[in-house]
Parts: sequence; C-alpha cells; structure tokens
Amino acid sequence: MLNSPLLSFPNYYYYNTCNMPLTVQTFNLHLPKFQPLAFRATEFPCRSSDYASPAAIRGVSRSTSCRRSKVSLAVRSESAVNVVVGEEDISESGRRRRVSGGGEGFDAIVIGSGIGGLVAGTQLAVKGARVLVLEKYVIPGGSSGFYKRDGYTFDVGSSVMFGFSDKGNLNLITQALEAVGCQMQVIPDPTTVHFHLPNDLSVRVHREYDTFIEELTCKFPHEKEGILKFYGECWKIFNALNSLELKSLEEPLYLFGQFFQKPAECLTLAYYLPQNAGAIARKYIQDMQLLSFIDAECFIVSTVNALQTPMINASMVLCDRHYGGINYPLGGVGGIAMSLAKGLIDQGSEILYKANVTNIIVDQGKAVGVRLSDGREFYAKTIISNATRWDTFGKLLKGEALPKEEENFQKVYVKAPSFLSIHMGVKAEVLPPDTDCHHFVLENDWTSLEKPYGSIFLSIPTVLDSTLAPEGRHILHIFTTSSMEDWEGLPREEYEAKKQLVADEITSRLEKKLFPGLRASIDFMEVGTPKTHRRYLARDEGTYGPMPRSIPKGLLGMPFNTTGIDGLYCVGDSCFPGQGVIAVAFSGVMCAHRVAADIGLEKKSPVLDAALLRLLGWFRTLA
Ligand SMILES: NC(=O)c1ccc[n+]([C@@H]2O[C@H](COP(=O)([O-])OP(=O)(O)OC[C@H]3O[C@@H](n4cnc5c(N)ncnc54)[C@H](O)[C@@H]3O)[C@@H](O)[C@H]2O)c1
Ligand SMILES: CC(C)=CCC/C(C)=C/C=C/C(C)=C/C=C/C(C)=C/C=C/C=C(C)/C=C/C=C(C)/C=C/C=C(\C)CCC=C(C)C
Repeated sequence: MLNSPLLSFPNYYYYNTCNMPLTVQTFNLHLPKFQPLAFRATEFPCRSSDYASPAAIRGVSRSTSCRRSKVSLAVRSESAVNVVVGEEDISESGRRRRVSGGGEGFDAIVIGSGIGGLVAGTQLAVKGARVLVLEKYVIPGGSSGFYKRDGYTFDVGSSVMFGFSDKGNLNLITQALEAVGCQMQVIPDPTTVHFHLPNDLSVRVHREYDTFIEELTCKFPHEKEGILKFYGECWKIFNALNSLELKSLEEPLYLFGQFFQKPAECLTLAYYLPQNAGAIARKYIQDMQLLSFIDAECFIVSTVNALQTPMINASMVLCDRHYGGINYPLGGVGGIAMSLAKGLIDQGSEILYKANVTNIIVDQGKAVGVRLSDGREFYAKTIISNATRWDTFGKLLKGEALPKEEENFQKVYVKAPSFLSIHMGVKAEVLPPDTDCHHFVLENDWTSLEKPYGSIFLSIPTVLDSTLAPEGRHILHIFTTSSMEDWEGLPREEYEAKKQLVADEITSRLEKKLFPGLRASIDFMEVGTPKTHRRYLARDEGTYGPMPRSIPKGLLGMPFNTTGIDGLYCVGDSCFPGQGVIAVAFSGVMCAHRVAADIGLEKKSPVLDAALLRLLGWFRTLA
C-alpha cells in the first residue's frame, strides 16, 4: 500500500513503484482541498529494456475513472505509475473534456535538456518554480552530451567552451552552474584554434590578445592599423556587453533599468544590433586574404562568412577567448549538462529521460501541456521548447496555423547544414609534440570555405585532459559541414559504404596536412552523418541551427523567447542570439526571466510588456 505521493502537486501525482514486488497496489491519494472529479492512471515499465519495446508499453497502459480519493490498481512490479487527477476528465479513449477548475501541475515544462533547456529550467527552479524537463534521450545535454566507447569519452559536439571563466558578466556557463551550487574544474586552453589556411597561411589564436595580434600583424604587416581598428571595435562591443547584468531583453522593467544605469553601453549595443562583422571589417581592411581570414574566424562559430555574421556575436567570441579564455571542463563537456541536471533535481524539480514529446497540447489558444509518444500527458502553466523552432512549430504543434512571427523568422533564416562527424581514437605518437587542441583546416581554395566538406574542424580534447582516452591514446573529433540530402534514401549498404568513403577522404586530408601516418594509427572510429544528428538530437534535418538566407540585419531578425502561442516559449539556438553553448545559455537565462515574470516570480508590468513586445515584433519585421 502506498500512502503518500512522491510528488503532491495540485493535479499531478507520480508514484514510482520500481523495485516493489507487488501486483496489486492501493493508492491513497492525498488530495488537495478541491475534490477531483476524475483521474487517469497509466503504468510504465521502469527497466530500460522494456522501454525499448513499444509492445511492452502498449501492453500495460490502462486508464480508468473514479470520483473517490482511494484507488485500487493492479500494476506490475518494476513499474512506475503516473496518476493525473482533477481539472480534466481523461476518458478511456484519451479524449479530454474540461470538467472543473483546479491548479496546474508544474510551473514550467521544458521540452529537451540541451544546455538551452537546462539553463532555462535551472534558472527557473532557483527562482522557486516547479520545473519538469522532458528529454527524449537517456542522458542530458543534447549536442553538448557525451558518449563512451572502448575506454574513450567523446564529446558529442565540439569542445571549444566560451563563457567558462571566473570573471566578468559573460561567463554564463560558470554562472549557470553556480546558480545550482555546482562548480567544475576547468583546464585553460592556451590556443583557441590553430588555423591552417590556403597559401600556407597558418595562424594560432593565442589566449593572450597581444600575442595573437602580434602573430596576425606579422603575417599582414601592411594591415596593422586595420587589424587593430577592427578587433578594437569588437572590444568596444564586448566591454559594453560585459558591463550589463544579462536578463531578458523582452522584459521592460529590466531593459529600461539597464538603459537608465548604463546608457552609453546600451546605446552602443543598440547601434551594433543590426550590423554584421564583414561590413565593419571592410571599413578598415583591404587585403582580400586578411578579409578571408576574418570570414574563417566567423565561419567557425556561425557557419556563414563575416558579411552574414552579426557583429555582436562576432565580438562576443573574438574577445571572450582572450578575456575569460577558452576553458575545457575536466572529464569532458558532458559534465556540464550532467551537473545542471543534478542541480535541477537538488532544487526540487524533475527531469525524465526517454520522454519523447510528440505534441504540445493547446487549449483555447494557450499551451497547457505536452503528450509523449507513449501516451503520458503532463500539464504546466508554461511550456518551454528547447527543440528547434522548425521542430516546435512544424512537428510538436499539431494543427495550429504557423504564427506570423514564425513565418517572418522562416523568411529570414533557413536551417544551417548539419555535420558529418568522426570520433576517432588514435595512437598518441602520431601527434607531434605541442599539438594544439583545436584546428581548422581549409587547404587550397578560399571559395571552399562554406561548401559541404570544404573545411575541416578538428578538436583533440585529450591534449588538455588525458583521462578521456585510454593510456597512450588520443581522441580526434573531426567534423565538416554536410547536408541531409547527401545521405537520405540510401540503402543501408550504400549508406555505410559512403560513410566509410567520406571518412577515408577526410582522414587522408588530415594525414597530408597535419599528421603523417594518421590512418595507420587509428584504434577506434565512428562516423555520424546528418541522419545521426537528426536521430539523436531530434533536430530537423540534423541542422546546426539557423542561418540567414541572405545578408541579415545583424541580430535584429532573431526572435527572443516568447512566441505567438500564449504560454509557449522557445529556448536554444533558434532564438536570440543563435548557435553556441554560451549563446544558448544566454537564451536560457533570458527565457527563465521572461517566464518567471509571467508566472509571478519576478516583477512585471503588463502595460509596458504589451508595448515592448509589440515594438520588438515591429523591429523584427525590419530585418
Ligand atoms: N562550442 C561548442 O563546442 C559546442 C558544442 C556542442 C554544442 N554546441 C552548441 O549547442 C547548441 C545547441 O544547444 P541547444 O540547447 O539549442 O539544443 P540541443 O540540440 O543541444 O539540445 C536539444 C535537446 O532537446 C531534446 N529534444 C528535442 N526534441 C525533443 C522532444 N520532442 N522531446 C524530448 N526531447 C527533445 C534533444 O534530445 C536534445 O537533448 C548548438 O547551436 C551548438 O552551437 C556548441
Ligand atoms: C532590445 C533592443 C532592441 C535593444 C537593446 C539594446 C541592448 C541592451 C542590447 C543587448 C544585447 C545583448 C545583451 C546581447 C547579448 C549577446 C550575447 C551574449 C551573444 C553571445 C553570442 C555567442 C555566440 C554567438 C557564441 C557562439 C559560439 C559558437 C557557435 C562556438 C562554436 C564552436 C565551434 C563549432 C568550435 C569550432 C571548433 C574547431 C575549430 C575545432
């Protein structure tokens, strides 16, 4: 007999009966004051092997109705039971009818546990909100997750971590962890990236700004003044950003407060908001090769050239790497998400894995809950989607017309291509001494920069943290842009053969350019394609994020967190300011602030809200 619910929210109860060898259980529901009119109980197997089998789930699901607070249910041992009570009558057929009032379960449900979703969730939890994070995969992190094979710990995405220092206002990863009482040991990276470019141009981006500038001006002495002016303008923006307290730009009390306290900095940012790095670089620099280098500097973080990269984003990454520096978390990037997920639970909120959201439930125009692929439903005051905007509006919101704002977003931005990634374990001796951790390779032709497979990104995190690989081995994480159309529709054998072929070509290129003998030193290799990214990250076409269709007006067209659907918010890289772990962490901070204001956990002014949201909507139409 279970007497007390593990969680006792107004209309949602979750009983975990795992490991209880019972076949019939009685639930004495400790109900809130209002008398529930109905409940539905659904039983789910706990063991992961059962979850893998849809038949097992179908076989045990059942629903019933009752008007009493004592319920007898036959459930299997090793099961978890979900009980939804109150407000809604959920009949056998699964159709919902509103039957009475009552409270809502959670303050916020977050769909997805990428860094964007986790930061939004944890920031809300520390403000006192009850949050439920639903993650499709078995661990948190999304593209910042990890996986282990044969003694290697691989980062799913790349390993360049901005925002992980101990100073300033822009160390958003450090701050997100600190907010939930976590701290991670980091290893300073002496070089952000080593560029290997056409015409044998080799540039190391040193942690010390002056050393980097010295190296660059050595290669382009005739452009010394232009170099100093361009990077100097980046610093002006970075310093303005770094002086602000970062919260939601959609919350007027905060925004006007910042304008009042730091008018010069806010006006600086407002001035640069619609501008792009390439146009500013061209004010100072004429040398085409140097301008191409700046394209490559931007491409590695935005997958587009400098002319299409917002100046605020470029300044953020071109300066943070010298200000706070790039720092790698000991034990791998995956530790960040694991720590945030733990922090979330420590704050009394929850995260469920293998929870694949298929529907956002909208009632009278308001997002009120979600439905999972296994039939479970969860309800909350607000729903935050960490899925991309294409997935959120194209797949999760069924039968809803695309809001005007989203139409505008899709007019300005397309899905960036995905990646082909190779996770490789190699014998340590193949790397020359003092090999840098991160490399960017574009061998012969500047025009190949943005072409599929044109340039190669390479991270060797074991240069910084040798614990990630077995003794005497290194990890090479290699990736290059690649589109879904190259991989879709191939029969299995052809698909596998093509993976091998492309991986061989990339390995040969690296062998020629950087590491002679690379092929013979391979100890482990796994190749992921856009299909892999789509499958494991649930990102439409495996996309890396939004990419402007043409020259954008800087960041002006990027949507923030609110959406055209009441109660529904987006977070992650298809929101302002875009791709990147630190960028999605900022979108999480902004989202949590806006949601907290909307559910009464932060100050708000409904009149100013309406005016600001209308104004921002209008600004976006100018993009
Ligand atoms: N700097 C780096 O080296 C680096 C490394 C890794 C990732 N990144 C960045 O991380 C960014 C992405 O972060 P993000 O937070 O926006 O998203 P994400 O794609 O990392 O995470 C989204 C999460 O949501 C889950 N999800 C999606 N749809 C779902 C559904 N319907 N039901 C349940 N779960 C669902 C996915 O499984 C995933 O875990 C990328 O832009 C990339 O730039 C950068
Ligand atoms: C509202 C209005 C209208 C106005 C107002 C004005 C103002 C106040 C404004 C403000 C603004 C702000 C605050 C902003 C902010 C921003 C930010 C924070 C940004 C950030 C960004 C970031 C980023 C973009 C990042 C990115 C990164 C990345 C992507 C990374 C990646 C990496 C990789 C891929 C690596 C590579 C590798 C190799 C080479 C190997």
